[in-house]
Amino acid sequence: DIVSELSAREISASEAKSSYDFIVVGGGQAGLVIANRLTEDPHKSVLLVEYGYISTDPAQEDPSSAKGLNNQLNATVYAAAVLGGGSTGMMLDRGAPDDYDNWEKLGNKGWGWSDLLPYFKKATHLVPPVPSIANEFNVTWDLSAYGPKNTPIELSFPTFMYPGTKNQYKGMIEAGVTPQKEGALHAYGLFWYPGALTAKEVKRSYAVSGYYRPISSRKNLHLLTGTRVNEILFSKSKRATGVTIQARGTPDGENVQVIKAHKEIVLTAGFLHTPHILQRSGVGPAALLRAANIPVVVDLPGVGHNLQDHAAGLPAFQFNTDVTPNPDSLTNNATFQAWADELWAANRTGPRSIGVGNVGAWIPLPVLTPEYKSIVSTIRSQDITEYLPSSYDRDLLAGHKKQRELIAASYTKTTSGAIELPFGGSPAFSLSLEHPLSRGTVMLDPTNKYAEPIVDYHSLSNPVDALVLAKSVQFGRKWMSTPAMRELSPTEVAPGAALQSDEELINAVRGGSIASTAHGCCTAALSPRNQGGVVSPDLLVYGVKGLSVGDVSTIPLITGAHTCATVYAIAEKAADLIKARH
Ligand SMILES: Cc1cc2nc3c(=O)[nH]c(=O)nc-3n(C[C@H](O)[C@H](O)[C@H](O)COP(=O)(O)OP(=O)(O)OC[C@H]3O[C@@H](n4cnc5c(N)ncnc54)[C@H](O)[C@@H]3O)c2cc1C
Repeated sequence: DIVSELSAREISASEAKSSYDFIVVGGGQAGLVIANRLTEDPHKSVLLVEYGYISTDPAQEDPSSAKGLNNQLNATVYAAAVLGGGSTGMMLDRGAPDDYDNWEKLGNKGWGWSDLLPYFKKATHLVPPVPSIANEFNVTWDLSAYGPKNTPIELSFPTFMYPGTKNQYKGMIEAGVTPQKEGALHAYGLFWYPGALTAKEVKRSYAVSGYYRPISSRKNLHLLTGTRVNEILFSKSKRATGVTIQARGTPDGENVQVIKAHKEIVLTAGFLHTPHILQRSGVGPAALLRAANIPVVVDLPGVGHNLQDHAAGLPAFQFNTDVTPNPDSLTNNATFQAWADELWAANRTGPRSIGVGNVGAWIPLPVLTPEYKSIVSTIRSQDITEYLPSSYDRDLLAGHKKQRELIAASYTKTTSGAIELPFGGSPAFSLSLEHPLSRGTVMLDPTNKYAEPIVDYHSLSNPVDALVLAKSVQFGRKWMSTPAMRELSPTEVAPGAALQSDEELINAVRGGSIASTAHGCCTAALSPRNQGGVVSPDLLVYGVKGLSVGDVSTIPLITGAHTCATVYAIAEKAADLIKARH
């Protein structure tokens, strides 16, 4: 049933019309939101082109499921390629108001917290936790932060939590982190957050279930899957007139089909492929395009620059007097495992209803380390050209200077999390750098424009990023030595208690961190053009007409949050902007 519902408007390339009002490039998270909203008007036709396919694998819906890094060259690059894209992520937290206000301060009018809050509410509603969980764990939330029950994405809490979580929560307060009543309006300090799962069926609530399935029979929508958009075509006056497409897996550049758009082409191909398609189409850094023999339509240096992600350190502890049950009991305690399976099979409750966790600390720099003032003054006195990719031009440098000042200011506040430390009863935790200064690149391969783009995260290339992560390891130790945590008798496994000095810890985080937590973004950023921006506050690409971007690549400064919730808000706003101009 789901297959026929989701493919109701799926067509083959030969069935595609020669033109549509709108072409949405990429049927990932943002693409589905925008296709939904644009087809609300039955008189407007929309073609949605997605490289991946429709997936009805049940696992999709279940909760289970370089240099700065000491020359590690093989960073994993996460990219979704399926209808719904990366919206299968389950941790749906928002950034702090300060994060979005920084976007506006970069020169993006209409993109501050108060502008985006209505869009967060338009996308999501919350089902509070069951009373037994709420009371036992003292879970707090604020329904006023969310929309009404009929909004597309449902958020909920699991029906089981591990008791060790209580020690961790208490220990975090003892380590100096301030608890918030909720984290949807105040995403800093210590707070509970829901997952993108339906409360009753405990199935993923994501772009396919929330935005696509309900509208998949609309007559003004066509969906093409297994199809790659190669290029955007431009008229002499630089109006985007159409796209070239080809079936996935066919020889590059052969059997290409052209489809026209009357009103607008919207790029939602994600942080890797939105800039890649722009570059392939002649919109990007001129030097790169010339090296690839691509005629320059617009020299727009920002395309593919400004890459940001949350690099993360992964320290390891063990609890010598752990409370039972704990997350390991699911693998080493047959009785507990059988009980968990029984509950799950009976009514989808119990430990298997846990997604990716529901509580964590977003530790502001002044709480993380007493040395925060000297870190901030180091940031302000750095020669940024030393740490940025050599391809940064004057405009990109000007933009980065502004970004750096905003990050420095946020590092002095207790209303902005510098490090994310989520927990859920297990001694394993990660330390994500929420506001990196290092910047990477996503660039087309000049020897083959159809090959996957070349990604360089430049992770931790700015030494301040490595220092903040090193300080977070020290904070992790402080947390582990609080009275509440000592009850679990933790001992450090990695990086190892013998490493104490900043230098030793910096070296340890450079060797032991990952470059990406699948939050790649910012490669077609909202920012003034003379600051390296790619799109204006109305999301239109500079220098051309009829072409916009509505996905994660528009983020100018990564927020202190996983990216999904923010992408819903961006895409909802994008749809409103597009509707308003047509
Ligand atoms: C494995 C993974 C886990 C994640 N977990 C979480 C989480 O728990 N919480 C959270 O908040 N965030 C999470 N994220 C991040 C978050 O999901 C993404 O930031 C977000 O979904 C990006 O949305 P998007 O619409 O910009 O891009 P995507 O959702 O990636 O969509 C882009 C789509 O464009 C398609 N495409 C690309 N090129 C072309 C082309 N040339 N022609 C046609 N189609 C094309 C792709 O196939 C893809 O489907 C996760 C991401 C991944 C990959």
